[in-house]
Amino acid sequence: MEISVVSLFPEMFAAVRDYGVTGRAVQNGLLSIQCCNPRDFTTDRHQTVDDRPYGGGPGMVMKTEPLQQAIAVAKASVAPGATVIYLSPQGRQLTQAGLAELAAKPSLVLLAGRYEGVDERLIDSEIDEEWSIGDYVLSGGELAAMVMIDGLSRLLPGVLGHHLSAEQDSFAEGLLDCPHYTRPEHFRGMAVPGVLLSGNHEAIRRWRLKQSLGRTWLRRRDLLEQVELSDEQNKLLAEFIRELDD
Ligand SMILES: CN1CCN(c2ccccc2CNc2ccc(C(N)=O)cn2)CC1
Repeated sequence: MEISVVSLFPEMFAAVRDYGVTGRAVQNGLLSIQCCNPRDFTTDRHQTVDDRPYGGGPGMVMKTEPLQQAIAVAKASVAPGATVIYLSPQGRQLTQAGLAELAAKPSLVLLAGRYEGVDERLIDSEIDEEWSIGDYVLSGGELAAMVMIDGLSRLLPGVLGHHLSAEQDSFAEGLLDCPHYTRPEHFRGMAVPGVLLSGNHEAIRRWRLKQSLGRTWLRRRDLLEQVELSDEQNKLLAEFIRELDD
């Protein structure tokens, strides 16, 4: 997938381009991340990228001229037909399902806002989709853009090895993850659940599914209400709840 980011702080994107799963995806040519800085399209001596808001009030708005040129260059640097996305608190809430939709697109342009945001007329004329990573305010859209890049890149074919893709199961099914354990077998007086040492892979699968269901029931009842449970899942959840009283 090709991604082009419009941002005043392009260096920030080293965090996804140069590290971990996303960094490997870039190295393997499964993902490309380019940056376009509106400051490069300023013509004044001070390279002004912000402008005063009509109607007055605190803060500044991103200057429209450099921004629209940066967006045009960003669109031209990825495959035609890119979806232009604006990260903002006013956007559609990003979820795992939303990431799956985004991962299916051939190319994206991500606009990372700074100051108090962007002229509404630029949004109306340039932005295809507005997305929010959650109900909180950040000082800029860059971290939100990187959250989106990280989340969708894990869903690109070939990015996660087969052993990691299994880890997606519970999240893909809309459940919370099960507990994880590794050496030492005894740690601060606590042992590892016996089933995980049994080598019985079917029992281990069921235990992990039961834990995912139980944790989701305990911690995120709202998620559970969105999931259609199978007979096996309903049985395991009932067992988990019964065992709570033990
Ligand atoms: C002090 N102002 C800074 C700029 N901001 C703003 C306003 C409009 C667009 C982008 C931003 C960048 N901030 C973001 C971006 C995304 C999210 C999210 N939830 O996805 C949260 N915050 C408004 C507030």
